[in-house]
Amino acid sequence: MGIDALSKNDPSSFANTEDVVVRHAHVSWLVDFKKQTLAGSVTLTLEKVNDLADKVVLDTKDLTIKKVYLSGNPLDFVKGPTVSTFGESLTVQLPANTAKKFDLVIEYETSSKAYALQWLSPEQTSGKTHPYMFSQCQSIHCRTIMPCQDTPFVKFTYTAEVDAEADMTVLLSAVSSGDPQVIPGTSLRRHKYEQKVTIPSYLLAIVVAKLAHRTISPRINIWCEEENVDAATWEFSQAEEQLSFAEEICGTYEWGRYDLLILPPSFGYGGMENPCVTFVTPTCVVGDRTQADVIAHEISHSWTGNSVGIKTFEHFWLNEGWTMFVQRKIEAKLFGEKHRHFSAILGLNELRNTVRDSKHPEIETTLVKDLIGIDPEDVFNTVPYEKGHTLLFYLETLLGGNDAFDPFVKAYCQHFKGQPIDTDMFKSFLYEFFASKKAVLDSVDWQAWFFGLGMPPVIPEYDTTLSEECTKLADRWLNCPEEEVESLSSGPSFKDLSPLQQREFLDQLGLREQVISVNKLRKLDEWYNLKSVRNTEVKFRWLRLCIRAKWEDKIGEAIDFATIQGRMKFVRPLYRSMYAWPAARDRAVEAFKKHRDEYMYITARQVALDLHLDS
Ligand SMILES: CC/C=C\C/C=C\C[C@@H](O)/C=C/C=C/C=C\[C@@H](O)CCCC(=O)O
Ligand SMILES: [Zn+2]
Repeated sequence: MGIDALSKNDPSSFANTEDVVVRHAHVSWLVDFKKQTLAGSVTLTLEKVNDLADKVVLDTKDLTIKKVYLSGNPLDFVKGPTVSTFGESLTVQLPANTAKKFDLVIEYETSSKAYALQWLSPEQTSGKTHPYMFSQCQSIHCRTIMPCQDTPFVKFTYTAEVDAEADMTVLLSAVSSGDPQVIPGTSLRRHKYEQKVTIPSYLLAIVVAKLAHRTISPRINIWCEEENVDAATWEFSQAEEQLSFAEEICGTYEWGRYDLLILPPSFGYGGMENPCVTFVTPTCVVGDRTQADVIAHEISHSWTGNSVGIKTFEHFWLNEGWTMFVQRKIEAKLFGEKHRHFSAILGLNELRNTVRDSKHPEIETTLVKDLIGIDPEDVFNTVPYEKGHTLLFYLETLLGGNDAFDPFVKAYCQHFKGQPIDTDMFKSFLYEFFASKKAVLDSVDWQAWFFGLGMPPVIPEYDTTLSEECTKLADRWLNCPEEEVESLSSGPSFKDLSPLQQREFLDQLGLREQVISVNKLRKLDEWYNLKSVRNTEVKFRWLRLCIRAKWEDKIGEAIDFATIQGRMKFVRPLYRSMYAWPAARDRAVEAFKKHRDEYMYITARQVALDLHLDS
């Protein structure tokens, strides 16, 4: 079967969403840590959007489908062949008299290899006593935990009943319907959840683990293993303030709760905006609160991404560019406009690194993508985030700054609330809102912004107050003759910079044409004890610089850092840099093979591709 068998509305899905759409899903799962499976059923409430619809085509991947029922009657079903990473379609023929709205009950079991799930043994947790399981459905992994229309084109409400061992906590991307109830005659408790706001499948999420929590506001709990919950609570104590600022920017928060769950180190992302419970990497818990921007980011998704959605992942920039934009608006409210600009400068550095290292710029560096036959995971990078943010910032500047643009941000969130949209819809609404400024909007090179390769066509003039010190220091280090390197030990120094400025300084050393010598890096390490730096963002940039400068002594440290945590943003560039350097390649490959099973499936697959191990 070729890719033409995929959905008419989304190249990443098989679902016939032009005929039927899911309005509600009810999941009923038994969590089995021994088998590493979820077993049970999903009841999909479907509505015909085409009266002639005679079948339902769903997305599945590695699922064992046992039975399909309509109104209590079993129906025949056919599973299609595996189509690359998209999985298998599940086609259910509908009887001729099927009502416009109907419930399909599907009994099934997940595979222990379900891409969306990571099952950790007790040894892989901080507590060492209980296993741990968490999900990551974005981008197209919900199909590995339930048959569904695995496309953001469709949004649905959901309810869940999850049975798990009585001493485990179960959280879902929904609101709890009350205390879990012991199931008589078993060692299990049943947990009930309800999500009343419509969501796309990629926002379905679950964690089952031994967790503790701290309450920081009436709507925010911080969830974590007991060992780390206080440190995490301190790190993210500004969450309520950030959420209130987000409401000032975007409108009322509609999801009820906003909990934070700090996961084990293998979690592959900084954060994931699962509704009602944001998932966060523990690599942000560094003791200086400088990575609370990740929380501002995930909070912002409550409007941009989770409420105003996307039709397909080809328009992913609308989720992420907008979310970076709102995130930085929150940062401005917390720390001032100069900080907002500085954060954007740091973002541009990452974009420059991505563009410089891109192997397939024609798909990896455009804002809007054509994902026919392409797994969204394979083109995930900073471009939707930072090129997207740059476009919005540029538009803000062009249209009259904060005062003119802030009302547009709120209107955008309100106008498209609950809807999946595409890039054209965004642009049309922009023209509608700023009808009096049509000539200004016509001066924008939309083609270059949406479909051009590489860096954005225009880079806004950001305020450089906070980066100037870093630029001067980077110049000093790069321009100092090797024989005078000791002179760098006096005068302005690395330790005088804030953690964010340290990032900028290290970025600048890595982005200039001139490669810094190992001799100078050795001095930096010796004088500022960079070996023991706790801030993971600083540590990552430091190690990336050392590997790029080919400092052999640092290979071990880079490998350690890439294996004790699994955040892809840190892990992938380090592995890629080591792979590109023959002296480090074999050790990197060997380390990855040894630790492969400790990463999430998604991470392991991407790193294996980076290391040319899998095709
Ligand atoms: C253009 C690509 C289209 C779609 C890709 C969509 C999802 C990719 C999938 O891998 C999931 C990504 C989840 C990201 C979650 C949070 C990010 O903000 C993390 C950013 C990196 C970090 O801070 O670690
Ligand atoms: Zn995001």
